[in-house]
Amino acid sequence: MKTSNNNNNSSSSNSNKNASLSPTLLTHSDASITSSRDSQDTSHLGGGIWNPSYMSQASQRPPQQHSQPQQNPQFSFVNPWGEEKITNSQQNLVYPPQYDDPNTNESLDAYRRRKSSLVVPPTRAAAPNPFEYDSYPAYTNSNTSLPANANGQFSSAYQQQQQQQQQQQQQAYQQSAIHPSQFGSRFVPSLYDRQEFQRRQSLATTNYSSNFPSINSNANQGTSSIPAMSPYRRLSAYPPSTSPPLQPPFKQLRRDEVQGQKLSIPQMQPCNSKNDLQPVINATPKFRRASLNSKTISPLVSITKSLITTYSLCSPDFTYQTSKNPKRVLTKPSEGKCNNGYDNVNSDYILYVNDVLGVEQNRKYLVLDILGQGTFGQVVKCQNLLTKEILAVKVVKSRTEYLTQSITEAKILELLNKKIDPANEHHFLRMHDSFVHKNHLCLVFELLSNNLYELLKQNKFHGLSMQLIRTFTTQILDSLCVLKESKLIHCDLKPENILLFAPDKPELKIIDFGSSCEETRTVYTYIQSRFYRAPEIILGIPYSTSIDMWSLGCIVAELFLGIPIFPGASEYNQLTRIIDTLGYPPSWMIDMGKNSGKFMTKLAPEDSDNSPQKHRMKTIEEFCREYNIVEKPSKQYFKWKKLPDIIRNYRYPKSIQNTQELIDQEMQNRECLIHFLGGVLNLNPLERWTPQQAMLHPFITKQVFTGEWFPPGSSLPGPPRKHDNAKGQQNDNRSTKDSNNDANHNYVYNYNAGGGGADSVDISSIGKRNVNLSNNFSNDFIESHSVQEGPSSEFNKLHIVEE
Ligand SMILES: Nc1ncnc2c1ncn2[C@@H]1O[C@H](COP(=O)(O)OP(=O)(O)OP(=O)(O)O)[C@@H](O)[C@H]1O
Repeated sequence: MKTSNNNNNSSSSNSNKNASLSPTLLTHSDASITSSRDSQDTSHLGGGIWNPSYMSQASQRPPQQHSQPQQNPQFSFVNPWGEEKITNSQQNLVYPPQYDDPNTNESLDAYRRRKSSLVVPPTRAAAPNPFEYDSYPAYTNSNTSLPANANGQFSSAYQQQQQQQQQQQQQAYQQSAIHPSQFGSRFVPSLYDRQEFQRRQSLATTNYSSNFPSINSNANQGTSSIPAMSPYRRLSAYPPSTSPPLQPPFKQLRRDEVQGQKLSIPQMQPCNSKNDLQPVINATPKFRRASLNSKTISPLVSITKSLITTYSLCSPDFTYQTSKNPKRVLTKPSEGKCNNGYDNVNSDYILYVNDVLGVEQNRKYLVLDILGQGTFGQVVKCQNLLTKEILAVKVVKSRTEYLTQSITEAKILELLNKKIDPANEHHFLRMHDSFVHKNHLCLVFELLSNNLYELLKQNKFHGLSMQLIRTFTTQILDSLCVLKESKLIHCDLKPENILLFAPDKPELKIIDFGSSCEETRTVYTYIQSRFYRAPEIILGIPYSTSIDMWSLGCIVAELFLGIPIFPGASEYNQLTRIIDTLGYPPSWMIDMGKNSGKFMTKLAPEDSDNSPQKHRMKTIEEFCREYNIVEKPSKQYFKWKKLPDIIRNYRYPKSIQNTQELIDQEMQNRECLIHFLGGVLNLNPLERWTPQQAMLHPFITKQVFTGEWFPPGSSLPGPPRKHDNAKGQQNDNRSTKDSNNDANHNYVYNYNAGGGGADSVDISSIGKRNVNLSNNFSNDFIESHSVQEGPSSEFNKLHIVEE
């Protein structure tokens, strides 16, 4: 369906979909797509998985802050497993803020990775068993009695012990490079080597705000009281303990001592010989996290797949129901304005994640995410609640004009899927179901991957490799052959409407038949997205399936160049660009076009005498003055103006830049592509190649290209026959000379011309189609056009949407 500026919409909403085609196939700058994809993935993980909310404050900290230890930490790592069990008696701790080893230049990323319990470094200690946590005596010395009494006050023995600890701490500091402040107020000298320290730090720690008075200070004052509640949610599943608060390093030590056995912690070993590669299988550590059925599970699983179980283990109060998840709104704007508040101001249904579309038992679709947004509605990723199949559902706007047109789309897809291509061989989107939900027609499609615009975007708008362009073009031509045989016109072919079937396969599907029509019912005159709009549509003459071939030419050029070849900012600008690149359309088209007078003016007789042209484009000043509008000057995207020059001078892929042989091969391919585009981007729709003809071109068949090629059934270059101008001559009072001029225009194609006048590079004559066929076609045009002209007012409105 038609869009104006939906690139952003569709692309952004689809940014989570990855195209992972083979880099060698993909691109002129092969590496870029991979790297951009990687970087995208990384950021995605960083935001969604690797940086969960309980780490977010830490992640916001600017890198330089890591280089200095902090006494009053602003950033907290709230451990969801309750390893640092938060009991009332523990909450006054000023925990060590963050570990920073001043002797290393560790990057922020590396720091976060190491701190994250998701990435398990080889030297990481086994996680503590939370079940055993409270059953042990409370301090590093197993003989130590409970330091706090029932009122939460600390015994004098405990205070003495603390003072001793502080003295030991001072001594250790004198022997160590690391300042004890990094560990908090207490520490044990034996723990004070760097490796040990690092290992311990792999245990998640909980930092508390300095607003909470430290238990130390309370102890020193001898006025310890029950600490205030933690600002964090209590995650521990275990009964509150009267144990004294312990810092993580002590905790580990305590466990080791209490167990009476040292934990065997895998260490990095130098690998000097083959024998060193023998795997050492360590016994499953005792303190592995458990699942609900008491099996041990890895830390990774416990915080990913089994997160809900993990939370449940941590807190018996924890409950989780999908239905209670906050619903993320997918539609913008999201204020309910129409349809009893179900729709926004644009008549789009306001969609939320976890909404269910449809009511019938086997037709309920759970909304998962948005895939794209277009003129006609929104496309969302859904799951069929019964079959569990993941699909794409197009939720059409509730306005009548969109509904009517979408019914046409559904009918055409049904025809294609059931009658024309039942075996699913010709790259048409498959439609599974359709139903109405809250006054919105919902069309259920197979779920596809990225569209070609997104693929180019991922490739940083560099062109794709010749091989991939050929693969894609062949598939699109195959679809167009079938459409032509069925006398159907797609009417909105563009990269956004060509989707990869899967992210890792160069297989395409054509979507969006919402503007499609039968060739005998070309009711609407204002169709196709502007960049891909055929000249006959711009000029306003009858059209046929050949408008899809024009769009195909524009798409193929874009796949090569990475950006649209005719990125017109307005219809006037669009036509200007086409003419600058390919030359003028034949006079009969201009004479016949309803809109020609808007953009063109007749040449004065004295000028036209020496020129093959009878018309010229109005200058931008003339156009603006006449229509009282402001047209910006055409922005030049390519250094060269003519199509062959643009293609020939496009930069080489990096991979071939230093190899002459590969450059020669590339140039041969480019000449072949130029010739192919010449036949497809013929301004004259009657001479433009059909998909069947284009399929036989050496660019597609990979036959050796000799510099000349004519499709079977076409006439060889030569003087035009009179009926070449077809029905255009009905209204054409041109002299024989005019015809000859047209003839020159059409037939003089100087293949090797490198940027002379418009005529010398006019490629409109390459491989002329069978003339009789063209003639009949033209008759068909005129008849259907004259009968069916006069679009409904509804669709007039619809068309205004685009420009
Ligand atoms: N089956 C599908 N699988 C995955 N994504 C899809 C599917 N169908 C559509 N999309 C995405 O949704 C976007 C819009 O779809 P579509 O073109 O059908 O809507 P539209 O309203 O007709 O758009 P337009 O404005 O182009 O007419 C597409 O560009 C594509 O990115």
